[in-house]
Amino acid sequence: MKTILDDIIANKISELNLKKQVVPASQFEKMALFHRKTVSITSAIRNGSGIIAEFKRRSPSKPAINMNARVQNVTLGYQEAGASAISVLTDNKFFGGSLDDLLLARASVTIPVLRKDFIIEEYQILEAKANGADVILLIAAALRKQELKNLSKFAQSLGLEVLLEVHNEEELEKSLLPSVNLLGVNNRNLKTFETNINTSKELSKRIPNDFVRVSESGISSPKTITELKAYGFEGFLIGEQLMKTNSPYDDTKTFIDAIH
Ligand SMILES: O=C(O)c1ccccc1NCC(=O)[C@H](O)[C@H](O)COP(=O)(O)O
Repeated sequence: MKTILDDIIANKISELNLKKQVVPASQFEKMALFHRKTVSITSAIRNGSGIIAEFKRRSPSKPAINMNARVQNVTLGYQEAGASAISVLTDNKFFGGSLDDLLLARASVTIPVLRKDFIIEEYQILEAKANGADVILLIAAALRKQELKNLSKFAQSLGLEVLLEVHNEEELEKSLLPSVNLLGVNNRNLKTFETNINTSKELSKRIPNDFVRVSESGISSPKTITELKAYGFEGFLIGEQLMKTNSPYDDTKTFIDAIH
């Protein structure tokens, strides 16, 4: 059965084919941000709240979360409220994001910024660096082991850290690579869109201690974070819960202040 991920990747392949004709990869090295020294998300998570607060207008599972939000206000609010890092969705068709969102987030905050997209080629990693990212996401369900190896090594060679996302044991098996910094467990089943925090709890036993453990999706209360910490999770990627409000600073601060 075809999943939403299959549709997203098929669209990404055609987008990239067009894009590469307009902006050749050689252009990225000429951009000022390409030469910026990146900030470590691993250190930021370990020395802070662990919250990776996501800028997300809409998604395949929620067609409208916050369509009028301004990247600058939201990301600065997240930083001031105590987030360790920011995640910015740059996919346009399925999430309403863009590279401009990434650039605006970069200009608004000093904490690490994750480019959240569906990366299948080195071109997108160069593009992420040139637009201010400190860390990229790779998705095990979308890539073969050799691709995960090559892309993660390439990202690290540019000074970027790598968050590799898995959803089950089989995906985790192929993801335990030395060129990966953070292992993310996505609690969202991309076939049904259901989220279940037990996915993180169950997979945690199989994640070696060398990786920073990140739990992603469906986190809606500080209590869940306390539970996940008992399973060794240090990073918590939260989108909808923080985006659905009109006051990202106040609500994120209340949320972060309530984590013990
Ligand atoms: O969010 C979706 O509907 C979605 C669908 C298909 C692929 C990826 C999707 N989400 C990307 C994410 O990883 C989440 O935005 C992120 O983990 C935050 O999740 P949440 O806190 O549940 O908004």
